[in-house]
Formats: sequence, C-alpha cells, structure tokens
Amino acid sequence: MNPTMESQTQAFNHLLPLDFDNVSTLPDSYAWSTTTLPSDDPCHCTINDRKTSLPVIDIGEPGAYDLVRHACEKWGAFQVINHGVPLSLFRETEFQTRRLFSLPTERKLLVARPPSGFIGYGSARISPFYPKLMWSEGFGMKGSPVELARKLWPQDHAKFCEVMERWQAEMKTMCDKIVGIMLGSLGLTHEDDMKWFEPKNGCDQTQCVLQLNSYPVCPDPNRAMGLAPHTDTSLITLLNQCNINGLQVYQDGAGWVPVEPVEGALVVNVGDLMQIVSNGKFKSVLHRAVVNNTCHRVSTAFFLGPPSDAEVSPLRKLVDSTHPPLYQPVTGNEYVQLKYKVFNKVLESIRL
Ligand SMILES: C=C1C[C@]23C[C@H]1CC[C@H]2[C@@]12CCC[C@@](C)(C(=O)O1)[C@H]2[C@@H]3C(=O)O
Ligand SMILES: O=C(O)CCC(=O)C(=O)O
Ligand SMILES: [Fe+2]
Repeated sequence: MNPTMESQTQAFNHLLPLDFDNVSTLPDSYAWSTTTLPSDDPCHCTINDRKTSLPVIDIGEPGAYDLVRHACEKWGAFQVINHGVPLSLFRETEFQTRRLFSLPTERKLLVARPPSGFIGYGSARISPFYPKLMWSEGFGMKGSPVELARKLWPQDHAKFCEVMERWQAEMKTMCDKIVGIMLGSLGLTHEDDMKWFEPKNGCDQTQCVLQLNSYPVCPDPNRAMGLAPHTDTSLITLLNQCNINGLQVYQDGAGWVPVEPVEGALVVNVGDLMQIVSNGKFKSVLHRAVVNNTCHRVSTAFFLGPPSDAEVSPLRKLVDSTHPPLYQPVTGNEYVQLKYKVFNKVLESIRL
C-alpha cells in the first residue's frame, strides 16, 4: 500500500466501524497494548467495595442535594434511581437500539456520520486521537431521527422514531432537574443564577445529542477497547448502560472503577462545560467502556448542551476575590470545535 492510500484507509477506519460479525480474531489495528493504554490494562478493575463504588442516589430523598454535591466533587459522576422515568421506556429504548445495530452493515452505511459531524452512524469522534481502533459503533441524533431512520427502514421507521423522541424528551426533563439539584447544591438559586439555562424567545434552544452505542461480542476482550478514555463535551450526560457491565470511571488514587449496572438507573456524568460553569468545583469525569466475549452490550448517552447562543463561563456567584474565574468564556460550539482539535488538552487551553 502506498503511503497516501494507507493514510486514507486509516482515516476511513477511524470513521467507519468494522463489520464486527465477520471477524473471529482481533485484528492488530484493534489490539491495544499496554503502551497504547493510558493505564495498565483494559480489563484491570479495582475491587469494588463500598468505599470505591460510584454513589447511587435516590433523587427523591431530602438528603439528595448534599449527596449530589459530594459525588460531583469526588467522582464527577453518580447513578440516580427513583427518577420517575418508566422502566418500560428503558426497555423499549434498548430494544430499538439493538434493532438498529443488528441491521446489515451496508444498510447502516447509508446513514454514515460525516467526518466532523455528530449525526448518523460511525465510530466515536475521539477515535483519531488514539493509535488503535475501538471495538464499538455508534449512532447519533439530535431531535427527530426520522430522516435517517427512513433510510434505515424505508417501510418501518415510525416506532424507532417514536421511542427515541420519547426517550430524548424524558432525558431532557431529567437533565433540567439534575442540573437544578447540582447548582442548587452549590447554593445557587433558580431565579438569579440559572437564567442562561432557560429557553430563550419562548423556545428551548439547548443543543442536545442522543448517542446510541454498540459493543459487539469481542473475540479478545482483554486486548480490545470499547470506548477509549474521555471526558464528555457536555454540561451533563445521562447514560443508560442497559444493565450490562462495561462502563468504568477513573478516580485518582483508586484507578479505573467499574460502574455496577443497576436496573433502571441513569449514570450522570459531569461534562467539561459543567466543570467550567462550576468554576472547577465539579470535575468532568474521565471514563471508558470495556468489552466482553459473551454478550453484545448497548448503551445510550444523552448529552445536555447549552443553548447555542449562550456563553458558558464560571457562574458569577461562584467567583470572588479568593475564587477568581478559572476559565475563559466560550460558546458550546466553540468548545466542541476546540475539543476535537486538541482533545484532552482543551480545558487547559482555555484556563485563565
Ligand atoms: C455532543 C456530543 C458529545 C460527543 C460529541 C457530540 C455527539 C457525540 C458524542 C460522542 C459519543 C461517544 C463518545 C464521545 C467522546 C464521542 O466521540 O462522540 C462523545 C462526544 C463528546 O462528549 O465529546
Ligand atoms: O457505553 C458506555 O457505558 C459509555 C458511553 C460513553 O461514555 C459515551 O457515549 O460518551
Ligand atoms: Fe462518555
């Protein structure tokens, strides 16, 4: 292969997932050696005792505010239960997610994600920042997925669209509630401090993306990586890991800690933009997904973004002479662009 062809093939591989069903041994381009891994090895897990497991918080409880604040400071993540999203909708969303990824590859390629876009089918956007490829595929949507779904199922896309729209509506409501608790736990009040969050001109312009993830059964899970370490480019992310192991969060001192699946729970990740808004009080969580050789794992991640015209900067009430602002103001769009230029250096690059 000549060098140009090789780099084109590589660019292509970073965009489009493998046809996983037809692979019985792990190709070299998917084999993460210890040197390509930021930590020791992909399946090394810390023993999960009470002290080192991600907090599970009942957000209906009066003590929830303190627990949320503590979790966001210590972990940058937590699980929520008792949130009111019906279990039947969790199941329907998982069912439709599996239905999408089980389509033949040539069908999924009809809706391939453009290289610098978010919407459609492909590998994760972080892929080019790592030397090895990931054992996963994804599908992103923003609001109604009908245009893409019509290509995937010319006759039969109504149910998929209906379920995904209902899920996004529930996730948006839940995000607003959880952000309210998070900022409330820092002493901020809705009236004066969360205005920028509100729908402007009567319509809600927050930029939200729902990403469906698929991690097919892997012939050599100890050497493969489902989704490489990253922080989310959101205010917060609500993740449904569909009751299957695979998500791990990184905690200083503890290393990679598996997030135990809890049926009907949502994992909340603090994203980079929340780290900015909270002036560094809350840390965006480094996390990754590992794979296994027995079951096909799927997950759904709902990313809450700010309204497109809003400047994201440390909230005024959190800034004073002893706590100067730590980050420059950015819009959500500027931030995403910057992130996919400098990746894990992005927060540093806007630090004051
Ligand atoms: C709103 C977002 C958040 C994105 C980009 C865009 C839509 C797709 C999201 C993901 C989904 C998979 C992991 C991730 C790291 C990726 O590669 O694509 C995410 C990324 C981010 O959090 O940066
Ligand atoms: O599949 C998972 O558990 C993690 C997914 C994730 O981190 C993401 O989509 O950003
Ligand atoms: Fe993530």
